[in-house]
Amino acid sequence: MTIVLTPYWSNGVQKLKMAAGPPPKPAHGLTPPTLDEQVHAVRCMKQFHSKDKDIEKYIYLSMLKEQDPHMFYRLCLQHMSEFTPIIYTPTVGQACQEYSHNYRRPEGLFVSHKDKGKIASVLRSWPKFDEARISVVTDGSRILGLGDLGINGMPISIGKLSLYIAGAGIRPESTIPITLDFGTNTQKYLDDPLYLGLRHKRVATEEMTEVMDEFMYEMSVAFPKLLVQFEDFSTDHAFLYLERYRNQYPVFNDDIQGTGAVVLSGFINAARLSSAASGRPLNTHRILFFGAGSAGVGVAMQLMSFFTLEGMSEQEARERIWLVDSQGLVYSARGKLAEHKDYFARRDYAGPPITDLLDILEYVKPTALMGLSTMSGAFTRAAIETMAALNPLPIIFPLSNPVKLSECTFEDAVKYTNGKVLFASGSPFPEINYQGRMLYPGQGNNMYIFPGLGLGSILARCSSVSDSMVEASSLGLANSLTQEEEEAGLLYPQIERIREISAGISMQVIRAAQAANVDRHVELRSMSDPELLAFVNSKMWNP
Ligand SMILES: NC(=O)C1=CN([C@@H]2O[C@H](COP(=O)(O)OP(=O)(O)OC[C@H]3O[C@@H](n4cnc5c(N)ncnc54)[C@H](O)[C@@H]3O)[C@@H](O)[C@H]2O)C=CC1
Ligand SMILES: CC(=O)C(=O)O
Ligand SMILES: [Mg+2]
Repeated sequence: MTIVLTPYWSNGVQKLKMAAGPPPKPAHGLTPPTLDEQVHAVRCMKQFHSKDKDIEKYIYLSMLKEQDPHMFYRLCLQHMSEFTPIIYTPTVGQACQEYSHNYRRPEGLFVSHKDKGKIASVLRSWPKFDEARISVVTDGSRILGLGDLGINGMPISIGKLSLYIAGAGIRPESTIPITLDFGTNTQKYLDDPLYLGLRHKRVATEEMTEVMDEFMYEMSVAFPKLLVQFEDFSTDHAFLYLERYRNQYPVFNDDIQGTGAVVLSGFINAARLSSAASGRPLNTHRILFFGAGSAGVGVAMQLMSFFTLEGMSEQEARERIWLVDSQGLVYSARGKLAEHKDYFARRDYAGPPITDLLDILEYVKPTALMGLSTMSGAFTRAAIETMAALNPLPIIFPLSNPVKLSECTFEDAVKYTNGKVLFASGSPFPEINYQGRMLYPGQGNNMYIFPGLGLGSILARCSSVSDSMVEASSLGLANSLTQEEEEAGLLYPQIERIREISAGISMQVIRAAQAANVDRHVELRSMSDPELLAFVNSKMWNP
């Protein structure tokens, strides 16, 4: 039997109320006599820095979030670039892998296939269900690039929701992290006596889909104002469930759509710089995707709008894109392909398989190389040098997470292109002083998109999330760079400005929802842009 764990604060509604307003003052005598908020923030940072290992920092911050959410989110906003690698990628990956060992208390909702027929009652266990607005739902089957982690995927849902709260001011009590347990195919976990999930292989897709149908329906009944973000489902199920539910419920897939939007945004800024250096028009870019899973194909689909916005037809846009999977270049004469790859399969090549990346680079001559393969180091020195030989300012985006799976490091990209590279990675890399010039890596991670996309969708009370809303989030991000950031050669804005960026993205998303007629908060339609922006800002929760 699956037990639904009671969230740690369920019998302490006090804590939920605290999140909605200023924290109540403890009675006299219950705190030390000179406890001062400002000084306490310094104390918390000192405790944070005293931890040697990143996983210990993660555990410390989890504890701080539980005990003093206002302080946690305040520090999060003040130290965004220092905290995100801990509460998010890469450290959250380790937190997932070690979840069953480091587990201390329930922080989310667990639903398993064994709950079939009674999912409604499981959802009713959530203590504040009239408050629920956003849920990040994972089945743990492809956590970052780390594979099938089963129920250990819970920290990814928690981490994404912490970024919603910090980055877009979603109220903490409106968030529900959910992990669906369909088993795991990872033997190591099945053999681990401490593993917290169901101890069997994953159930078949047919059974999973029956449970998913019930789950999605009961979610919409229990939480009528809820937006669902699917996270880290294996590629087959990621596409299957996005298509199955996207016209029925407000739902989006972060790995397909959020990643697509963030990479389109960085690519727009990179392509301008690259074209300025080469003199080649924007509509001649050639993009090679190394990795053709949910993320690779999701980004490829979204990048088509770069070309259609340049006035090209869908067919012409598709021809600017090449996919590579574990069997090499994806082309239709290769044989039967998975449905999600088929659309981009090349029809203009019918020779023998081309499997070596260097051969593929020579054949395609890309201006941009995107890595979404989970293949650590796949962009070798020779591959990077080839990109530099083909382009005066190549675009190289190794986007796989966490850091250890990145297709190349920022340092290698800089070194092997003599500092002439437009770079963004999925996980953060440090900046580099190259021959006296500071070079800054971009972080092409959906964390720039989902907070604003989610807030806009919630405020518009959208009935579904349209492609145009996702595209609006991307264009909103691309246009958010300050002059100073542009002059520094950044492709993405500084993460410290996430609140301001999310507000701007939210506004664009609401406008797109209105144009697509999926908004149910129709009073927002009559607002001017400055009024709408002020409305969005007024809705953000502040620690
Ligand atoms: N930067 C970001 O915001 C995001 C990054 N990602 C990352 O993207 C990666 C991939 O995610 P999914 O597409 O869901 O995974 P996936 O496992 O479905 O896809 C991986 C793809 O890489 C290909 N591949 C594997 N080995 C290869 C090899 N040796 N040569 C060429 N291709 C190879 C596979 O054939 C497959 O097409 C993960 O590391 C994930 O963390 C995912 C979402 C967002
Ligand atoms: C960032 C993210 O969503 C992933 O790597 O799966
Ligand atoms: Mg993901």
